[in-house]
This record gives sequence, structure tokens and C-alpha cells, in this order.
Amino acid sequence: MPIDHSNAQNIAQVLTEALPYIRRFAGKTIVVKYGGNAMKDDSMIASFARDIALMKLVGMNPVVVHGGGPQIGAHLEKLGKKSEFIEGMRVTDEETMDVVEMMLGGLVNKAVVAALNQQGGRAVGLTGKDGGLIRAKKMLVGGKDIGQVGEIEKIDPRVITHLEAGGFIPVIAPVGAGENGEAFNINADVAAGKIAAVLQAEKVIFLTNAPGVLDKDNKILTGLTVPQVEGLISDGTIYGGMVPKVRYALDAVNSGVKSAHIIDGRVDHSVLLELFTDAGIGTLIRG
Ligand SMILES: Nc1ncnc2c1ncn2[C@@H]1O[C@H](COP(=O)(O)OP(=O)(O)O)[C@@H](O)[C@H]1O
Ligand SMILES: CC(=O)N[C@@H](CCC(=O)OP(=O)(O)O)C(=O)O
Repeated sequence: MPIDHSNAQNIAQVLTEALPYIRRFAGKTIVVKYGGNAMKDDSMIASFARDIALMKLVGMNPVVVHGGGPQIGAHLEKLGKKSEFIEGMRVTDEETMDVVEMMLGGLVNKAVVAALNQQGGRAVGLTGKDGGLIRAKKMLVGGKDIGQVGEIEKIDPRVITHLEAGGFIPVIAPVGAGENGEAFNINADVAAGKIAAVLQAEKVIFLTNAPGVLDKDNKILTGLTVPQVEGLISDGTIYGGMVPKVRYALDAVNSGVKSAHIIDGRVDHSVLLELFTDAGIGTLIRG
């Protein structure tokens, strides 16, 4: 039987085209924020995990920061509690904080870790409490105390750099520790932006359930700058959960991260499409 070389040809072509991008990002830290809305079923998580495992395999240093807002909301509902958000931040009483810590540090974190390991990665899950990673204090939202919502006081990235050096993929749940070890609920976009800044990452990529930041006519805004962003927030084009994403994407690039991207995490291989094409996908935010 004749040997069919066509598949090998395809693979060779793809690898050749990928090579300049692999070279560009090899050894670079890339923070990927994995939103709860982009992990709605096992096949979405598996697809995400394949991309991240591949990044590691070709020499990049992916750092995953995940959310889990919808998963927390679903569990609260089972307990008969309604979710309430102010400016994209969950109102977090003591009982809610327990659920947040259980869901983010437990079920959601381990689902992401297991999926990565299933794809041949060596992932290690941690919360901001581990290794003194995230020190937090109460965040006032719109001047109001809305419970255990935390803002980041300090990040000690040593646990991340140690894991990276050992060949592991850090998977971080955004729960911080207060002065007395108490838990704070930190919005995952805030945590990802700040961690990217402290690591001076090459990129921070936010995976969400929209194709990017959309304008009033639902068209993707492919590029955004600082003055545009505040205008779009104040006229209501950017609202709800997109507000912290855009604000902390900007904060990251203003703090030295080369670029921030908001992309559709529901699309297969969205991270690779962003990394391995010149045009990228979704919305690019520059300082
Ligand atoms: N201008 C906008 N473009 C796209 N999405 C927007 C915009 N403004 C608000 N949103 C909302 O923000 C949501 C994404 O934020 P969020 O629900 O917090 O997701 P995630 O779990 O990924 O953090 C979108 O699904 C959409 O409903
Ligand atoms: C303070 C605050 O709002 N914390 C978030 C943390 C999870 C998160 O940010 O999840 P997504 O990225 O999936 O939205 C929450 O409790 O929902």
C-alpha cells in the first residue's frame, strides 16, 4: 500500500508557520485569565487545557488565573442565596465567602488542574493564600463596604517563579489572605492583571464569553486605548463584568505588560489563534 504523506506535509507546514511565534514567545511569561463563563462544559475546559499544555511544551511559561463566577452563583442558588454584584464585584457576606473559597480553591481549581494534567501538562493549583502569593485588604466599591471583597495589597510572586522553573503550570484561584489570614474574594480580572504586572509578563489574555469588547452596534473593537476606554465605560457601552476586565487590562499594560487581549474563550483554540497569528483575535489593549 502506498504511504500517504499528506498529513505529515500538513503537520510540517503548520509547524514551520508556527516557528517564528514559538521563537518570539519562548521563555516568556504569558498570563491567561480563564473566566467562569468560558468553562461551561468539559469540552471547553479540555480545549483550553490543550492550548495551555502546548504553550508549555514549546517553551512558553503560561500562568493561569481562573474565575468561576457562574459556578459560585449556581452553588449559592442551591443554598437559596441570590448573587448580587456592584460594579462587577460580588457582594460577599461571610457565608458567601465560604462558598467562594470552596468553589474557587476547590472544585473549579481542581477541574482546571485535572484538565491540564490530562493534556500532558504538569499543573499545580493554588489560591492567593498559598506561599503568601496575594495579600489583600477590604475593597470599598463605589465607596461602600460590600463584605469580604478584597483589593490586592501585595503580590509575592516567588511561588509562581519556583513552579515555572520546575516546569509546572501554576493555576491560581483569586482568593487572597488578609492581615490575620482571613479570606478575601478577589475579582479574577483584578488578580490576573496585577499578577501579570508583577511578573512583567509578555501578555495577559482574558478569555471570556464575548468575541472581544463590542461597540454599541455589537462590532468588535479590535484595538482600544486609555482615553477610549473611560469614554466607553461612562456612556454604558462597557458595563458589568466587562468593566473590571478592561480596567485591569489597562492597568497591566500601564504597568509594563506588553499587551492585553480580551478574546472569546468559547472558540476552540482561541489562545493559539491569538498567539500564532499576526492579527490575533478579539480586542487588543495597549497603554
Ligand atoms: N462592550 C462589551 N462588549 C462585550 N461584552 C460586554 C460589554 N459590556 C459588557 N459586557 C458583558 O460582559 C460579559 C463578560 O464579563 P463576565 O460575565 O464577568 O465574564 P467572565 O466570566 O469571563 O469574567 C459579557 O458576557 C457581556 O455580557
Ligand atoms: C469580588 C468578585 O466579584 N469575585 C468574583 C471571583 C470569581 C470571578 O471573578 O469569576 P469570573 O472571572 O468567572 O467572573 C466572584 O465572586 O464572582
